[in-house]
Amino acid sequence: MKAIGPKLVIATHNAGKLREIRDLLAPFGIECVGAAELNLPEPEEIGNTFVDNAELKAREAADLSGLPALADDSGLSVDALHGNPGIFSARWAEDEAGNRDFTRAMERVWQEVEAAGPDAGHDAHFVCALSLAWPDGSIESFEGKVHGTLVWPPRGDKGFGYDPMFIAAGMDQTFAEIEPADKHAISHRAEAFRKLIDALA
Ligand SMILES: O=P(O)(O)OP(=O)(O)OP(=O)(O)OC[C@H]1O[C@@H](n2cnc3c(O)ncnc32)[C@H](O)[C@@H]1O
Ligand SMILES: [Mg+2]
Repeated sequence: MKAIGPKLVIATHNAGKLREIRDLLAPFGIECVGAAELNLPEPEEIGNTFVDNAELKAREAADLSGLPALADDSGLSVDALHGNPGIFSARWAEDEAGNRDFTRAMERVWQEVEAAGPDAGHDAHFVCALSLAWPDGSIESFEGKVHGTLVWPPRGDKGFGYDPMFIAAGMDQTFAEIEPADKHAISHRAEAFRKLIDALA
């Protein structure tokens, strides 16, 4: 695989993701520039899988910037909801005007889990697809996962998105209660990053 330095576009408009991606890339001495800093548009996520959506976001950012671009498409997949919200995780938080509120999204997830009944359980996993696109048209994708369980009410104010209602397997605090470094040790995003870094080595 080709080198990605010295400058890499991080093709996301999500501040929480951007912070985590900068942390995860910090040891590698790569200069990261966010999509918003470059005034890149937010493409419509018309793919049917996490990888499809990560690839379309990375492709567009690489084409428009002329730089290598890294995109992340991720979400929460709940067993009792047959994998939903999944690729619709951001959309479940949106109102008609397109404003996002994850308190509302978490309430919807919990209501639907309750409606599925006690036998459906509370198992869930986060998925992260990372795609790295180069201006010459080449592209590579990597996926990571972390399994866990949903809790109610939401707890903690670190992290972002659905973190306050998710406890990873083997832990007793939510992703919003633990320190970022502890999330990075086990998260879906960190696993996808390990695969990406291995492929670059
Ligand atoms: O598409 P970009 O611009 O990257 O930003 P986004 O927020 O729209 O991101 P996605 O389309 O990938 O939607 C995924 C949603 O899933 C949620 N999500 C992803 N990773 C998460 C994590 O580590 N912890 C909590 N929630 C997460 C989060 O709320 C995201 O908005
Ligand atoms: Mg998005």
